[in-house]
Amino acid sequence: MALRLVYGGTFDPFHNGHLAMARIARDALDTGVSLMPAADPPHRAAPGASAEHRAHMLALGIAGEPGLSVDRRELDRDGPSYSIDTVAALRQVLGAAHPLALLVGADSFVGLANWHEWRALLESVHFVVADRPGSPLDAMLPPELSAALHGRWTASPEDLLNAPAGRVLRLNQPPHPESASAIRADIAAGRPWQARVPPAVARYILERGLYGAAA
Ligand SMILES: Nc1ncnc2c1ncn2[C@@H]1O[C@H](COP(=O)(O)OP(=O)(O)OP(=O)(O)O)[C@@H](O)[C@H]1O
Ligand SMILES: O=C(O)c1ccc[n+]([C@@H]2O[C@H](COP(=O)([O-])O)[C@@H](O)[C@H]2O)c1
Repeated sequence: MALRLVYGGTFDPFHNGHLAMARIARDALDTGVSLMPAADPPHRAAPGASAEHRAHMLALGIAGEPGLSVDRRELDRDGPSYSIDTVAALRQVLGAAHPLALLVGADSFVGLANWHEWRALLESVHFVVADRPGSPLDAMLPPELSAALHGRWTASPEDLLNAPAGRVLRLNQPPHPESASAIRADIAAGRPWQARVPPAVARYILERGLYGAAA
């Protein structure tokens, strides 16, 4: 059974760091990646662009990329986009035995102990954790999370296929400095930003005047 890999995010906007990470995960794990925009992120301020704008930018940003697709599951559901609910919905379709993983950046993962029902989540899904500049995993894992991860770490993609859930794989990747909040701030302040997003995303932001962009 192939690994099902889901990459959730606010994607406000979708940037080159997101794209690079999805490509690296696809190639390292030899599987497709479903990118899933969060409708109502449970843990942060309301996004700067609507869910439909964010989903549209995501679709433009991955157009023509082999193995990458958009999953609208969280947009089509009311209420907060808790990952535990998303995984439960995916399990309804895939079944309990199918290997299923969430792709996250290191900065998200170090905060996992604040996620809704996080201990149940660790049992329900694998995690693939990508390096991110400024978030050294070894230094930033809180003790409670570190203890819960004992015995789960693996460097072998094979291990993600040999169980439906419960393992954590570290995805080494070159540093990608892009951050959506920095891009939003630069757009609003009139500083350069376009080189940090795929060209079709830059055009969309300019056409729609998102984040205060002047056409
Ligand atoms: N440059 C990057 N390198 C590694 N992981 C990243 C990078 N950018 C985003 N991610 C990861 O992708 C997921 C979705 O990120 P998100 O949409 O919140 O973008 P962001 O750049 O982190 O946004 P913001 O700056 O607003 O927090 C998260 O798991 C995050 O850790
Ligand atoms: O379920 C939760 O409590 C939860 C808390 C924080 C983040 N998440 C998910 O983690 C993914 C990355 O979030 P973000 O804010 O970095 O874009 C996205 O799919 C969120 O829905 C989920």
